[in-house]
Amino acid sequence: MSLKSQDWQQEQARVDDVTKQIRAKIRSLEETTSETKSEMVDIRKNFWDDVTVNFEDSAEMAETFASLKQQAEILSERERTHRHSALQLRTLKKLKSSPYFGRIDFVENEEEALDQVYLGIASLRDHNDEGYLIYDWRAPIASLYYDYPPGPAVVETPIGSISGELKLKRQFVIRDGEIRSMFDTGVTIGDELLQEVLGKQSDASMKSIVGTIQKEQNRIIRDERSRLLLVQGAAGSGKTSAALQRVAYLLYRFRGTLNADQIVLFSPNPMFNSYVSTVLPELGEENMQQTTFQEYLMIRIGKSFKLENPYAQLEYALTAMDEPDYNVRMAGIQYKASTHFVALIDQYLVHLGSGGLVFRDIAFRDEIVVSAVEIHDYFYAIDRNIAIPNRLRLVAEWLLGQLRERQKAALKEEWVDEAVELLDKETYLKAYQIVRKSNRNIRDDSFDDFDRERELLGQYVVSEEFKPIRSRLRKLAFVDLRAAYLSMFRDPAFAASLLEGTASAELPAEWQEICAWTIDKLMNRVMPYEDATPFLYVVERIRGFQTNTLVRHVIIDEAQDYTAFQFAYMKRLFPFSRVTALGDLNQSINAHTASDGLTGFSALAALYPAEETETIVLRQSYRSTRPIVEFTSQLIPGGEGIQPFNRDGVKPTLTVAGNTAELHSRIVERIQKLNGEGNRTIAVICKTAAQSAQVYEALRNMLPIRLIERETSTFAPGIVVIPSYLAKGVEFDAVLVYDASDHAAAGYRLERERRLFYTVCTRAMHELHLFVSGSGQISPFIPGHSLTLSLKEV
Ligand SMILES: Nc1ncnc2c1ncn2[C@@H]1O[C@H](COP(=O)(O)OP(=O)(O)OP(=O)(O)O)[C@@H](O)[C@H]1O
Repeated sequence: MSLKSQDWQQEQARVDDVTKQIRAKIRSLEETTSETKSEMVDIRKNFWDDVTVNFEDSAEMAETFASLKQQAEILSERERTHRHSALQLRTLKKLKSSPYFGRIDFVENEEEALDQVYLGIASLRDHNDEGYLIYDWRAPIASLYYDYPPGPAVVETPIGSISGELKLKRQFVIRDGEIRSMFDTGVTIGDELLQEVLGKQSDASMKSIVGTIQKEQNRIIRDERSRLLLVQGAAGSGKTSAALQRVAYLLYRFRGTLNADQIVLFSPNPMFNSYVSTVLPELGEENMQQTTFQEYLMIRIGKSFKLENPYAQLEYALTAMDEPDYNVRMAGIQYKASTHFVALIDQYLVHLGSGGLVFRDIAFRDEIVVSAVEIHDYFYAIDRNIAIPNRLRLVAEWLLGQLRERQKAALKEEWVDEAVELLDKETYLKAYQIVRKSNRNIRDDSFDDFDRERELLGQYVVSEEFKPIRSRLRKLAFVDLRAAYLSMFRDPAFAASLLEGTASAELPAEWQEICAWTIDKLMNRVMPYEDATPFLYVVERIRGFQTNTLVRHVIIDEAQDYTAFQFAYMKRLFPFSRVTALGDLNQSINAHTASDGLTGFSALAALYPAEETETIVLRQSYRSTRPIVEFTSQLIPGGEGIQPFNRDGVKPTLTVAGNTAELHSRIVERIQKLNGEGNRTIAVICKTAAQSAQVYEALRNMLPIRLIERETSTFAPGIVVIPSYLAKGVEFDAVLVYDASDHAAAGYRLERERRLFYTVCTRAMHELHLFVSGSGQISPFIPGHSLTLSLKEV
């Protein structure tokens, strides 16, 4: 028997033994869970039998309460145990099929004994509870597997570093308890295994990569020191994957102190959320909070304004070139995204400290109780060293006092009599209870005495009338926040005067028009996307920042699409949080990055001290085949630095069709072929939503096709038509670029569309097909010489 097959047999014997032990654990756990479950059902069923309920007097009531509490505690304890066991069971069942994916043999320096460590998605102790049959991939020792080739190696543990020698590094593919493949690997983690994983058709949800994490990715996953971890990585280099394994790692490393709901992932859209939501449960962890920045903005200002969606803004940037305001708006978008605008607002806020805040009258039944002018004078009479939000709180106290006086006077007014008479029975009873609760010296017979009843009900009626005003005062609604924001734009010379003597950059040339445009929108209660964050910033600076102090880790994926302004805002929003930002400047699609793609990302780095920041660059691209990466890397400057993973495949093709009808039939033919070859996710990527809708209409009778819109919240296998910007972050087995011409509206011509084109083409895992129809010229981004890459297939 060859050494290899002997090894294989020994390993299979070990797998058999481990799976046997896992099965035994599953059996015993199933027994206990079913016991706990029937106990829970029993408790729920007999809940009221085991509780002594008696409300006769206060002592009995207290006893009833105690008895209820005890019963509820028993139930929730059982529920906790049950939840825990169910989680354990889920993990064990996963381990049963594939208990581990790697093995390392390590000898510590100065020691004889060899540690044989098997790595899987979770730890497993042997039946005597003496040693580990499987180590969790996140355990310190597991780092050796990801970081070193066989030879000298150092492992960092919480108690210090341990040096030694890695004698063996072995990889397995185990399915249903059978070793399917096994290799001993050298420098990088198994090219063979990666080949296999990456060669597969995608199944529309992201997979965990724990078995094949690469060294650079491991640095991202295990970073514990940085306040800001910045990851700049090529398309398909595993940024999102690394981010998600990082969450799993942090939950393991800080278990007991860090919960899944203390981690927030900001992703580009709801569909992306659905795409990545399977990874953590696959690893036996709960999902972190997932949201989008738009969702946050919606919660904060969606009720007061018609808030524009970022994709609508982008659609405008891509299609509205002929509109008269186009250039003004684009200049506004760029300026409002920048830290220059943050600086302008900061200057403006200093100014507001000594004058300029606009207040609203406090009125009661159309009569002014305290006028805006009085509030203004009161506010500006307060010591100016006190911050604006604190001064506003003092004003609110004062106003509440004024309101109390007015409320007292109102008791004797005629309208109160009328209101009391008009009370319906239900309200009357409610009033009675409330008055009784808040007025201890009321006797039961108080309501028998007419005058007394009138007085008490009057108190109720008046208090109810004043309630909304009180609540508005507490929310500081006496400050006109929209006016506060717009005042900056009212007089175009005003902003320039604020910047005088500061080092801030000048205002954009179109400032006057930007001012008029902004006022027009906000006065009509429309909140353009570019104004939403600056507006909220002004609001928060005036009313005091509503920070989220619970969140410990903020992860920002597709970070290149955030503005410098948004990053500055988020830093304030999550003051106690570490930030992991992952992005690719070459995929910046937002309008604000039109002139310099660097704004947001580099501004983020400037927000944190250099010594607390770690930057990791990922150059290797895993998603696409070598021919696709060779093509896409020519689309962008500096693309030669992107290293394709050595996976073969067919070269991208370019099809030029004579007219639209021919184009569609060529696309249908191609999709049918791709489908027949087993590709499970196929996307026809259009530039805009409008174009996607047209193409969908044209193709829907010929193919089982789905249209992805910005509200689409699930990512499913099949054939889809999707606008370019929604395809960000996700991937497809095959991509068909609907219009790769230089057509201004539908194709890719302008320099600022280069990155969008790159983003679109890099979504392809196995096949990429470009189409041009009619008289259209090929997009100038497709390098002439790349046609020699047999791109042309006419
Ligand atoms: N170490 C790895 N092992 C196996 N697969 C990997 C690894 N790293 C990345 N991949 C695969 O490569 C593909 C791209 O990964 P991912 O989406 O995380 O990249 P990305 O950098 O976020 O891409 P983009 O910026 O283009 O959206 C995914 O299919 C992922 O599973």
